[in-house]
Amino acid sequence: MSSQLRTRRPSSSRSAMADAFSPPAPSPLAADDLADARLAPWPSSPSPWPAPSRGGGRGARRANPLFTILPVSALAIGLVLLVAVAVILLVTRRARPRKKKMDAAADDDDKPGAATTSSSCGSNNDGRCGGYANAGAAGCIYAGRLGFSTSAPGPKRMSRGAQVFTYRELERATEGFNEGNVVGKGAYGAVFRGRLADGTPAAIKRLRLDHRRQGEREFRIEVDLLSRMDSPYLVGLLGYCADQSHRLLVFEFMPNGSLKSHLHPPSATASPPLDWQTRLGIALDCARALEFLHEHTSPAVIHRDFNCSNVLLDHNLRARVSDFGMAKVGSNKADGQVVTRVLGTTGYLAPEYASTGKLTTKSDVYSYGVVLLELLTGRVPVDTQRPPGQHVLVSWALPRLTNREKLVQMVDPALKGQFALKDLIQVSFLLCSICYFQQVAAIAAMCIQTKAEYRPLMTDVVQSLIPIAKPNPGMSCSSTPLTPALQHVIFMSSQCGDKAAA
Ligand SMILES: Nc1ncnc2c1ncn2[C@@H]1O[C@H](COP(=O)(O)OP(=O)(O)OP(=O)(O)O)[C@@H](O)[C@H]1O
Repeated sequence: MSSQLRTRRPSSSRSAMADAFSPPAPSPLAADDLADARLAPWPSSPSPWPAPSRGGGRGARRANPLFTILPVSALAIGLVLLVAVAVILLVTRRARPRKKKMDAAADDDDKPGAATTSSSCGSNNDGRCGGYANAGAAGCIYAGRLGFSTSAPGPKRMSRGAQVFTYRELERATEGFNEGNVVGKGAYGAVFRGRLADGTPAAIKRLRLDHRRQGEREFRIEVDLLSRMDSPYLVGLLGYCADQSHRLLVFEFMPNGSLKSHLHPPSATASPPLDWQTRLGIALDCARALEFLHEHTSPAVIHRDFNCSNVLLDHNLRARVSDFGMAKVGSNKADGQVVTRVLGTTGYLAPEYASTGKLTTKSDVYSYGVVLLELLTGRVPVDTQRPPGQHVLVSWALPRLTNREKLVQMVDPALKGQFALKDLIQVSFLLCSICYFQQVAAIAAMCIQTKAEYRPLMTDVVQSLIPIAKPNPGMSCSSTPLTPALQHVIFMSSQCGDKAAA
């Protein structure tokens, strides 16, 4: 796909670039200046060197030996320096092709589906990997504003590049922003399904003009960040339009919509509930997205609005994180914090951020814990329709997460119906699933700790989820509902947690 995309620059910027790279024109010298230069005698300073004796006659004085030693030693030093420079050049030239090869290998590892367990990009071992995009290649109009390092750890991938679109082009792509093509609505405008001129499906987000000030800010941040970051766990920015007063963002189209629409569908007629294995895959993808932002970028990026409506699902129900309009570039130190306005979504805000505005990567870890709870329980973060004591998911869940019996009652009712007890393999599958519930619950409990310093790093979360999320080919899951059997096995598996803990 990357090869299909072009980076277009406005012609004015192209000419500005040309100006920047062309050598400065020599300032014209006046004819008088030239004449003066010719006529002016070279300043005659008293020379330290004796005047050469013509003919070397008898009358010539004997040459001082110092005058021979000095030039010879200067010549020798010069030669040594020259040899040293040549050696350095030779070594760096030899080293370069090796580095290129390594980069190429990393690119191969990046290809989705590549059968590799290379951990050249940190904890990523499923073939999806990322790095910073080349800001220049990305064609970002705001390049340089955030002071990003483009040499972040991890392999570099060729940027897909953010294309610049005209309003007309996007109008055509969405059939005139036809209401029938609206796939969702956010705080700052609607998102349309569209098809670009080259046939690429896209999600086109049109910012509403009545939200110009905040919208413009978010637009700039999103273009700035997404043009530079390239990770398979983030929704890719295909381009943008800043045509007169229009502000539009063009994203990769995610055909399965948001995680929110699956976990909390507006109506019962929506798609079938996500199964446990898919939920684990989504949890791992999201953990990797945040790990990428926090630990593979420099300085670290804090998403600041991680929630289940900003997790989008592709055709395989693999997750990618979107919506970077509120993101903050923070410190990459573990205790690095930014004091900022409190923005975000109710129910997902870390307590220290909500009360003091102190934002760290650990604020995202808290929000991640809330999403994990939603995957586990199927509940929304705040639900005033529930009985007293159950309104806020975190306060209701926290004491239950480490209690095996209560945990069983917490599991999303939509999940219980998915397990069947047909044969022994299924029993062991069930037992494993219950172990996994407990392990995921333990991770969630760590992430939603009130004290930020007790929350884990996203790298730790990724490492804990990898063995759980790995699908086991020997186990299968039937769609026959058998809730009493599940309850029975849950009871039988009371020792499972102890084994897992050991
Ligand atoms: N890249 C995409 N592919 C497919 N659908 C998308 C894409 N981006 C957004 N959507 C859909 O549009 C909806 C609105 O997205 P948007 O990012 O504007 O708002 P939000 O994240 O839901 O809310 P807010 O912006 O208020 O936080 C999403 O919930 C999703 O269903």
